[in-house]
Amino acid sequence: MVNANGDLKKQNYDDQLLLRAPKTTSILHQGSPEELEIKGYSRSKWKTFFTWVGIVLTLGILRLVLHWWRHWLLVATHSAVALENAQKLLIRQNFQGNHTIFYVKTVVTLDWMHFKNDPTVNEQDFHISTHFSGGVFRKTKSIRMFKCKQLRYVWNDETGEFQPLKGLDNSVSNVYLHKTNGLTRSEEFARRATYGLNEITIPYKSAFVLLATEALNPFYVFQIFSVVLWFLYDYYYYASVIIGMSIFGIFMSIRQTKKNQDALMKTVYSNDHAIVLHENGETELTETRYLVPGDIIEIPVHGCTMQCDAVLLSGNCIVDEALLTGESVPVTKTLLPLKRGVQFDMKEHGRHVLFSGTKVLQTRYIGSEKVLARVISIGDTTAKGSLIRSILYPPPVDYKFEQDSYKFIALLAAIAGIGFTYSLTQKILNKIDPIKLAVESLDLITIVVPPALPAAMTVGRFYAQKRLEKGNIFCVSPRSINVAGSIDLVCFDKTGTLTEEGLDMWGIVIRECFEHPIKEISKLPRDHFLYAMACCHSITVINGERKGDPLDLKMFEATEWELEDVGVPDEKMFDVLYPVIVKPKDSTEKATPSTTLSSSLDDLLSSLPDNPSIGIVREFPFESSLQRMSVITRSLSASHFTVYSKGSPEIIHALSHPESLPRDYYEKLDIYARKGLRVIALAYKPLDKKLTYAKLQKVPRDQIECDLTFLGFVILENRLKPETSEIIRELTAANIRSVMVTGDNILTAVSVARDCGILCRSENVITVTTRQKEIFYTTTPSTDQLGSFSSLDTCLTTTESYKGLESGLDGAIGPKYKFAVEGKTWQVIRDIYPDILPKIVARGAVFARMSPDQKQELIVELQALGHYVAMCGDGANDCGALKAAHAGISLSQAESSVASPFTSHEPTIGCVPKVVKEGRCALVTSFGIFKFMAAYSLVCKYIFTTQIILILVFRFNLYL
Ligand SMILES: Nc1ncnc2c1ncn2[C@@H]1O[C@H](COP(=O)(O)OP(=O)(O)OP(=O)(O)O)[C@@H](O)[C@H]1O
Repeated sequence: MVNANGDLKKQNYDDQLLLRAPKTTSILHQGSPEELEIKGYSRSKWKTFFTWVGIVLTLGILRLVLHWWRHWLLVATHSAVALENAQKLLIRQNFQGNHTIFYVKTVVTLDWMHFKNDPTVNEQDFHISTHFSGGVFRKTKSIRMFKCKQLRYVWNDETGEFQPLKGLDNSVSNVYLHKTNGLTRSEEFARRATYGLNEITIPYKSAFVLLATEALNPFYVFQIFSVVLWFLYDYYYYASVIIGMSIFGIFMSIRQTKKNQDALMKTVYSNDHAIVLHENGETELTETRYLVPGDIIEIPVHGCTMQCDAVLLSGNCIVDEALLTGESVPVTKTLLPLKRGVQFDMKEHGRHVLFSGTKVLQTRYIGSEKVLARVISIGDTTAKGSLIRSILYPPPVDYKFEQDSYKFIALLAAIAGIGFTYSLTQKILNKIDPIKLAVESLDLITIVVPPALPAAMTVGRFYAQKRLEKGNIFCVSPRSINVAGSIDLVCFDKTGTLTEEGLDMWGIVIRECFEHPIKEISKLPRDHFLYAMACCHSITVINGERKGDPLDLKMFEATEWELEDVGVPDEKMFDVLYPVIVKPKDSTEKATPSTTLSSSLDDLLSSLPDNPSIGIVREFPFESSLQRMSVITRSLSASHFTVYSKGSPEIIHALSHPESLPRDYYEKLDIYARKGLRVIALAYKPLDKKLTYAKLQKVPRDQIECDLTFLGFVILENRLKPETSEIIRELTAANIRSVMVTGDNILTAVSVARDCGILCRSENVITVTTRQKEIFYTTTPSTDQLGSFSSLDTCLTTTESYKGLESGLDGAIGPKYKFAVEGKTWQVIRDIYPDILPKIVARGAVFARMSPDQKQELIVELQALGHYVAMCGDGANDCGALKAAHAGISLSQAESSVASPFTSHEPTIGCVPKVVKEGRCALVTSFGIFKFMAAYSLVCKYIFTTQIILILVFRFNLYL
């Protein structure tokens, strides 16, 4: 079995193990959409013999039928056996309900020998690790495994089951990962044999294989049979047209499959090198495809494209995750905190992981330290691998239509069968020549069942995809096009999707002068508020240009300070104290004293003269789910470090000292939020003088982000994109409901929803909130009732509160109302009042302060109500929702993004109606073709039925 470190554990057959009854069936991923039911089989000689006798007697027809129902081939030639002895596995997959056969492979793991010319060495043992020379390998152990949907499953002798082979995720502690030494050679080889090469595998079929698979499809085989019959009937023209159509159909289908295959191959193709650190301290430049979980790699100073998921052990990295998330704002990844007793979890520690497919733009290091990362997962188990798998094996959302069409064909076939039997008996009774008899009777079947149906049904999709590409919308999963035609609800992310990506600085409000907003920020005194604005961001300088979150950029620009990113990859700059230094534009002092000794840093800093430059020594990057970011800074002249935090006002309120918070904190916040402004709160905390630089690097985030002193608000304007309202109107006219799901403040969200038409003027909004697990409903009168939204006081006085569930839902609110819900209320409703969740979801228009997971939950709830849901978003926080939706549309400038089936290079929601239209076109074409084919068959059947009636009447008359 594979133990916590990914090694192969020695098998221990104890008494208990021997007593365990061998299983013939097991279920993996029970209850999940990935559920697999596994049955073991081994070849049976006599069954195989009789099956082949049957195949010969039926002139190969039995083999063809068994090719279509392959699990019957397995059952006909194999016997069920215990899983531990099985040569082949029959696997039923939850989604498709279909069966697939998998071969159990036995793989040898290899051990590194320190001597050459071992006579026991088997030649073929070399095949896995041939790129290493100079050593000899010895066969040590064998493992049984199979591959299903690109994942490896390994036999575990202890549990008597196959189990999925994962990387180091959830199986090792953070302390283990921090052990600096790399793997030994023999560990490496053993893991390579188990995990395989670090490659994302795509089941690539050559044009010939595709052609053979397509041609052996029951419909085409049936068509060949029909065409032969028609030729025998001298029915040349019709038969030739059908041949032409079928060749065209097959050609189009192969071309499309090949194109999709190639596009995916291009996305996954990688040929790179990495520097691996071995256990003995040696470094080696090796091809990335030979990396295994547990390897330690060095991240190059000039950046690279990650080919595996690896957790940072030292230094920081600025990465572009656009391929995975669609979001092109650089993200900072920090080193994994060394905390005892903590299990490594990819989701929880995601901000320390460099994911496969992402680009490392910059590395940041202290002194001469190298930026090291430990490989967690490789190949198909990486983040990129799992996205590719979700494209290759999507949940069959349009399955019902296909299923119904097959049912219809089965019905037609049944009717044809009855006709065939009748006509056959009649002709036998009339003593017709047997060949003519066979031809005429079989012809009936070919008339009734439309053979060109499957090819014809994919044509619409193909052209829709082409047209979408012309409109700058790229689709990696063409199946989603048909589903997009059924969309009746679209969820929109707010910031960057409905509103402009960029923001405008509106002003600031500082705690000392909370009543009056300040517009001239550059004139602020050199104090904590200004320092917080200048330091608390994740801006980096890439190719001389400042890059980062638009909010961070706007805030920093407003200070008119300068940023010196001394972490720019340049070997000369290795001896730096701080990765980033900010200073006022007029400052002349030299900001980058040079030393490599961080131990002497404290002495050096305290000896410096008064200097306004501030160094950012540690960063806790922004996380959507935490709604905040923080930095630890030190003014070059100060004797202690200072923390600056910024985030949503609600979060900063919770993390700040109550004495530092103004009494009218929320009143003021509401005033700005109701105007649709984006409000960010700032806070700071001086750290203890005793905290040294070295200690600071290890302090956990929650110990830093607490007991803060509130500083004030930064207020930004976030305007609607010019097209937004028009598109929402267009969707409403098409009976497609629009819903906003955002991470922003609820009042800001409601205001933007009113501006863009998601909430109409005549609609009341009921804000659902919770206090001590009780639900409150607060109505905000419609804009019509208010007169104008500027009269905020009127709004506040006319706002009523309804306590309790019944009064809230059935109170005198009137029929024209919509719900606005916050993330934390959403959580309480899900946990405590799940029965009212459908009501809230059915009438919800604004979902604010939603975490990325909650966005995804909302999509799933909407789908459970029977909606066909599209999600349109632009950021990393929308990824889960984009994947969960029937049609995820990501607004991304990234060349290719596998975050969602559709990627629009135009950054507006104008792509939504385009996708829906093309989806409808594809669907209408499919329906049209289906109706035509069905009508054609029914007309033929009509002739056929009329014939039968005439014959019956004729016979009946004779009888009379
Ligand atoms: N760079 C940042 N630094 C600190 N806080 C931020 C930053 N960006 C956003 N926030 C705060 O965190 C909250 C949640 O952000 P998130 O990115 O999840 O959603 P959003 O950008 O507000 O909206 P949307 O989900 O519509 O894109 C924001 O409303 C804001 O208060």
